[in-house]
Amino acid sequence: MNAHADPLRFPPGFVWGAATAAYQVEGSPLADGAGPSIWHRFSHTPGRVRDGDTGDVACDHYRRYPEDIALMRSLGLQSYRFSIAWSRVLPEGRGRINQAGLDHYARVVDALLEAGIAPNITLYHWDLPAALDDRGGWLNPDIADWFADYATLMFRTLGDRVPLWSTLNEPWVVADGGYMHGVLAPGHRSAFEAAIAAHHLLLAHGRGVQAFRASGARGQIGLVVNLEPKYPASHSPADLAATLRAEAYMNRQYLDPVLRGTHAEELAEVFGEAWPAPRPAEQMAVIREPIDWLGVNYYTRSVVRADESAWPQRASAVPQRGALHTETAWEVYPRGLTDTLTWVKNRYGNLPIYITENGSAFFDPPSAEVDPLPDPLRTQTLHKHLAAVHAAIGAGVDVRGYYAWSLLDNLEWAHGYSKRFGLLHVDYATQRRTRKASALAYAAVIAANAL
Ligand SMILES: N#[N+]C[C@@H]1[C@@H](O)[C@H](O)[C@@H](O)[C@@H]2O[C@H]12
Repeated sequence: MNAHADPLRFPPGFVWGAATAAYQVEGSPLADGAGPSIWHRFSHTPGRVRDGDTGDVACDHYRRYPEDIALMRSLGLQSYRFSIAWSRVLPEGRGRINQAGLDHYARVVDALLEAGIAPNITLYHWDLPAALDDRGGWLNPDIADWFADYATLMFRTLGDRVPLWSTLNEPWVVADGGYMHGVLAPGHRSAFEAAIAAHHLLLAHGRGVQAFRASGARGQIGLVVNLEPKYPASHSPADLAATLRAEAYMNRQYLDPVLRGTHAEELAEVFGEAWPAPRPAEQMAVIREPIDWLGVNYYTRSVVRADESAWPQRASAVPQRGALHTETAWEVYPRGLTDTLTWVKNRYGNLPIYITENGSAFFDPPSAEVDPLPDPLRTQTLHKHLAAVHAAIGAGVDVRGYYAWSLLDNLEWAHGYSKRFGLLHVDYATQRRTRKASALAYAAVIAANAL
């Protein structure tokens, strides 16, 4: 538990939750009039997802959400972060509304509220309607309008009773994985497309915030970004410059436009000829539409060295041998969470922050023979990162809450079901949920609001 003599107490009203995403947990991707998403297409394309895994069943959360909400309640969760599958409510992404899809998410929200659990809705968690991809997807400048229309529909449907909303989840991963390196849907590999997609993601975010303000919806809206602190491998000029490029590419590429109205100057060097001329001032103003809170997803850090062969930022991570690593080969480095949170405060001001994802994948067996299922490394890693959050709060960072990734073992994108992040074990053969020891450890922290 906590090696400290006195408990590490969190502020009154600190929000404790867990997070998932539609395509990773729901299953039933085409049920009740839903249209296909790019991840339905991608996972059904041979070779794209490990072991040929798809989201066709996943955790069957589309149907089992009442059971899962009961489990959330048993753990004392106060909030649940989940995403809307855009193509459930707009099967073609625009135009025709699928009322059955809207009704599904209204039932989920109402069941959460009935259980005393605050919904935290992510509008876009990577599963773009396939019909919009057919029109160019994030490469089509019209997508900002399509997203704003979708957002407006959701705000009109649920805006009276959902307290927390975010526009996008990890836009950096969408552009880097989906358009720069092609390892995530839609699987493109082009620096030119990645730069275009990045700008349109930012525009869509800004238009989504404007739609929220115009809708009169209650609650607060934010943006969720993945942040990975970059530490230079040495103080050589080459490593220091590489570290700045890596930090600009991952950590400042989205936060600088949204929170400062500017682009990190290193991006022109990273993208080279693919980096467009300065964007129109009116578009930068849309992107900078003020947000109410920032979601930070934190998993690891990287120690950076110059590497001319590493495309596009010409920087690569130096393996930290001897350190504990997760099944996703991420170094467990809790100090990086404290450093990241204080970096955000110092660079952008003390905007309210929620840790919208933090967790770790360690080996768990396919079926759980005991309840709770022992998972000492995940439990230890959870405690250390909560202590890191506490340290950031002690340093004056306005952290409002923490969402464990993830509530359930789930489809880890191109990794398939091979990586287990859940507080709750899922036996995919039976769909049986089993609490892991980390779930009970988390429940104890929530009950005490202390570590
Ligand atoms: N990998 N990994 C775990 C986790 C992923 O499952 C989430 O969908 C993303 O938001 C983010 O990448 C983090």
